[in-house]
Amino acid sequence: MSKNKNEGRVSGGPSPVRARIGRDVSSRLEANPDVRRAKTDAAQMYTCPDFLSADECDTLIELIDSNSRPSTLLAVSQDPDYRTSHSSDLHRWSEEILTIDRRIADLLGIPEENAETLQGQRYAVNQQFRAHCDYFQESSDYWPKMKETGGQRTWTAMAYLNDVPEGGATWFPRAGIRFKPKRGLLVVWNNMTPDGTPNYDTLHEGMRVLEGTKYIVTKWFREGQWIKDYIQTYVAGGIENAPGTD
Ligand SMILES: O=C(O)CCC(=O)C(=O)O
Ligand SMILES: [Fe+2]
Repeated sequence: MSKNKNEGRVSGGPSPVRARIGRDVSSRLEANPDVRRAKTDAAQMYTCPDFLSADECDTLIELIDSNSRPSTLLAVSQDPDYRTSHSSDLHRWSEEILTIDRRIADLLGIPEENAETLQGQRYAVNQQFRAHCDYFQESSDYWPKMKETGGQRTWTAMAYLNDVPEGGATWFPRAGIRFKPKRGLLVVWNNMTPDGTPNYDTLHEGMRVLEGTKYIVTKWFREGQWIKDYIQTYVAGGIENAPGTD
């Protein structure tokens, strides 16, 4: 019998729920004239140029600059150079973020409650995010907690907020595809194979920035509800908060 190419790389098998999400989202994206399928058969991967306006990109850059901390990893890495960027958990209930969050969720057709809070990232020269997969390892110590908070990460949506003079591409070495940062461009991919198994071919890397600063926002969608008790609190000027989201 041939060896599974993912052996040792992926914990988690086929799943009808994740397979259905993959089918629903990809058919919705394929019906959208603004969306293009990326040229790879290794994963379901799409792009949407100019998804964010220049003004939206500027607003997000300002928010990231005003509120960031060194990026972290779920699993411990021996390599201090693994993820050297700064991250920013953007305030989900602010009007600017809510509008963008909803647009991304609507593009994919996944309930907004399944998505984690939009995360901003900034990379200075020499900073990078080494090769990783966005799905969770189901044999890991952190999995029981993730399972309770919406389960596996299915789709990723990532937008570039600026053009980067040199470096900083997002590289998928196994899928053989590389995206150069372009202001407003949204890249979307399914971290699962069509039968719902975590797809090791989605391995990707935020390559080292060689010149300038790179800003992105990323949104990870879970298979189930990430937000529990979705109760919006309306206050003067907008929605202030909902319990259980941090
Ligand atoms: O910086 C990039 O291009 C990739 C970021 C990434 O992989 C992530 O946020 O999960
Ligand atoms: Fe990633």
